[in-house]
Amino acid sequence: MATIQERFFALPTTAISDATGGHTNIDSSIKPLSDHFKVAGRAVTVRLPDGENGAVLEAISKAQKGDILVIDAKGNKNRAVAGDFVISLAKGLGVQGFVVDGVIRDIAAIRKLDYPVFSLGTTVAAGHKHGGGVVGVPISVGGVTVHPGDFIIGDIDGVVVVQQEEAEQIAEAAEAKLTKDEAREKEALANGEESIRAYLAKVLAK
Ligand SMILES: O=C([O-])CC(=O)C(=O)O
Ligand SMILES: [Mg+2]
Repeated sequence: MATIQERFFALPTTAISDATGGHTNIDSSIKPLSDHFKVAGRAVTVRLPDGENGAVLEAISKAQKGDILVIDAKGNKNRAVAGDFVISLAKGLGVQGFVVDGVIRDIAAIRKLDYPVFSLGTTVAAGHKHGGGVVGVPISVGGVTVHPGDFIIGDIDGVVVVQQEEAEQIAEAAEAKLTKDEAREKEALANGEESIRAYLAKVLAK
């Protein structure tokens, strides 16, 4: 029997968005650093003061293997929340990925690490380390509220959030939608132009 995390990992974010109604999709300005990245896991949340990144280390130390660090950097694009060193620490402890409402740096090295990061982009400057920041509180990332323990699913299409209380129901609805979409595709594309026309005629007759 697959765990809920394995079920979310097997689903495209688009099917999950269809199941949630799209209300908890993180803003599309937060994009994967590489096209092939796929993550599904529980959120460890971090809220940073503007331009700071010290609390990211605390979050890494508190995360369980497979967790995803979700970082509210208030959309700051001038100071990186992490570079390749911080990412290496997270990777070494089994943290699955980062979702950042802010930017990162040391991109060439992070690409070599092949570590899934979703962010607003990149910059050259490191974050300040004056202190402050909170780990494990509800945060806002890309216009969506994320609670600690919520499921985060990300791929090339974007990042979606599923509240943990709704996880089972959303996984089931997304699986059903995927099955339905696959059947639709099979029917429409079974036999070239003939099946495409038959499919369109059926839909347009409704
Ligand atoms: O030190 C920092 O704040 C960011 C950085 O460059 C790294 O993690 O490699
Ligand atoms: Mg660095």
